[in-house]
Amino acid sequence: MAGLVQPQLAKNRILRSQTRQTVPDIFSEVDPEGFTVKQLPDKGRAVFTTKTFEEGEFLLWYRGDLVTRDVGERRDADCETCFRYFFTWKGTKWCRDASVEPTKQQLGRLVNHGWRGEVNSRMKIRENPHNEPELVLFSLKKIKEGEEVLYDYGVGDNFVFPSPTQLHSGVQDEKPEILQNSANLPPDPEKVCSPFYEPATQELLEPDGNFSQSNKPP
Ligand SMILES: C[S@@+](CC[C@H](N)C(=O)[O-])C[C@H]1O[C@@H](n2cnc3c(N)ncnc32)[C@H](O)[C@@H]1O
Repeated sequence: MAGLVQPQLAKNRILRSQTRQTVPDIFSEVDPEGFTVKQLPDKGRAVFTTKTFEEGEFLLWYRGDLVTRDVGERRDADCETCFRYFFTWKGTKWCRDASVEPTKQQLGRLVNHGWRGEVNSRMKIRENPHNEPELVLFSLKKIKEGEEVLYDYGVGDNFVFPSPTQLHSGVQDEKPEILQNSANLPPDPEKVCSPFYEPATQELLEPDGNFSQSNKPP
């Protein structure tokens, strides 16, 4: 009937228009406002919201060097960190390597894994103006002020993360800046932690704002 829109279609339309409007330029140097970092006993650093985000809103970029998967794996073999994000895009395997502690606040790399029922965000792939893939985090539902931002790393229900005392932040920059939150001290660079696992499925955010499913990794 004219004028009636199926609820799911309407929801998708809202999500598309929101993501089109709200993803700022990936090359802007700073993270958007609305987040802070806290140190948790069981997870190490964690990203919390300082304002409410609606469903489908852009949250953060996962910034890092773009390298091929082979290079990422070689780097992990040399010095394993938990900041290498492996993914498949247009049939090629890539890695965003965020191992170097940034001098500016870049919170996408600090978002922790959410277990079933906790997940409130999702990492998507978006092509930047240089035709490279960017990892962009979106809210999956309304996230109230003060909640931890969490997405599914794709590690499975039985995965056990190493304790935070084993966290390794990766290669340190020459002048690492202590981020604003006093609890946000960088982890001990001498320690190691698990690699970053590739989620089983990945959604691509096309330039027109539509989502499509990427190739699943073998
Ligand atoms: C990309 S880092 C996230 C930021 C990290 N918490 C930090 O302090 O730098 C991924 C690492 O955080 C820890 N982590 C993430 N999610 C976790 C969870 N749900 N429970 C326990 N540890 C978690 C694990 O050590 C994992 O290897």
